[in-house]
This record gives sequence, C-alpha cells and structure tokens, in this order.
Amino acid sequence: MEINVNRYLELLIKENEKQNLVSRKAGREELIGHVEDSLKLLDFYKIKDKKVIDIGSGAGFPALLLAIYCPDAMFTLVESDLKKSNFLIQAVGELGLKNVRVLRERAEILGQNPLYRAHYDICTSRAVAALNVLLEYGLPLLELEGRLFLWKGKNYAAEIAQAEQALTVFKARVEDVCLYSLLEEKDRAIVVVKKEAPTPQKYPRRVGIPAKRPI
Ligand SMILES: C[S@@+](CC[C@H](N)C(=O)[O-])C[C@H]1O[C@@H](n2cnc3c(N)ncnc32)[C@H](O)[C@@H]1O
Repeated sequence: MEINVNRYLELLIKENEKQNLVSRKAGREELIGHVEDSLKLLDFYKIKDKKVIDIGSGAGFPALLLAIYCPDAMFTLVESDLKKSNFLIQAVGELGLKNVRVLRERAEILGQNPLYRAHYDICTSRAVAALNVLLEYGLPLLELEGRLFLWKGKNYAAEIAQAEQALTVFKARVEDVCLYSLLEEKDRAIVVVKKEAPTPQKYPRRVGIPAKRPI
C-alpha cells in the first residue's frame, strides 16, 4: 500500500509541475498531509465491500487514497475538470487499481441519471462546496440509509447550522462528526450524514443551481 502511495505522490508531483492539479507551491510535506487527511476516515469507519462515489475528486483526495487502502470497496471518482480527470485516469492505470473508475461529469448530472441515482452506500467529498450544497450533490446518489462523509475544517459547526433547511428538505440527519487534528491544522472534521428518505425527484437541480441558490 505504502509503495502505491509513494508512486502516486511521485506521479502527482511530476504532473503538477506541468499542470496545476493542486497548488503549485504544495511540496511533498503538504501532499503527505492531504494523504493523511484522506485516510483519516478509516480510523472511524470500515468501508470494506461498499460502493463509494466521490464528488469533486480533484487530484485524488480522498478517494484515490481510500481506494489504495480498501481494495474490496468499489470507487467511482467524479471530477468535471478535464485535466484533473485525465490525471486520475492516468494514476489509476499506473497504479493498477482495479476498484476505481473515473467519470468526467458533474454531480448534478449523475444525480438525475438512473444508472447512478440511489446506487451508492457511501458518498465522500473534500474541499468541494458548503455542506448544504453537498447534500444536494450527494444524497440523490445514495441508497436509503447510505451515508455522506464530508471533510470539513474548523467551520464545520456553522456549516451544519446553515444546512438545517436542506437537512429537513432531504430528510437526512447529521449522525456523527469525527473530530481530529493534523499537524498543520488543528480542527478537522468528517461530518457524517445519513439518508433517511428517498430524495425528491426534482433534486439535484440543474448544473450550477445548487451552488448558486443553495437550499
Ligand atoms: C478544491 S478541489 C478539491 C479536490 C479534492 N477533493 C481535494 O480535496 O483536494 C474541488 C474540485 O471539485 C470539482 N467540482 C466542483 N463541483 C463539482 C461538481 N458539481 N461535479 C463534479 N466535480 C465538481 C472541481 O472541478 C475541483 O476539481
């Protein structure tokens, strides 16, 4: 596993010199911090045998790292940006990961596609949008009783409060908040939201609307 993480980091550092996949200034130390942050979920939850969808995968945090460590879970990485999704496809190929597929698509489109809607046990997302927006992206993709795992910083409590109306509309519940600290950042949280009812068919709304007019 560690070998694969090191290969992934080498690949990311090399490609990041050519194209901006993560902040250009991000050195190896900072990237290792992102790796640790991604893998933190496994200290709290087991995801063996689960169907996982990750929204806004970027250069691979958290889902590519989780996929390396959880070969028994199946991962769908959703990233709308062309160069980032191409990098993900390249990394999956070079690392020989058989449990990952990459989709260059918007979450709003997949949420209205019967092939993906209500199909996943788990949806992850890190550094993509505010919590109320992520509820609209993620909940339609989950099966009933599925869970969203949302990586957040020190503002997590304010984001939960801001999402009160969206939680009511979607009949979802904040079930847990996993708190931890990383070297650089003291207050990190993975907010766990449980889906308790089918999502009304009108959600997610059209591309861009959830972020522009959050519930
Ligand atoms: C700030 S980056 C974070 C990437 C990664 N999750 C991380 O933690 O480093 C946010 C990414 O989400 C993608 N994204 C934002 N909204 C999206 C949507 N609705 N559907 C798919 N991808 C989206 C963007 O293209 C961008 O690459």
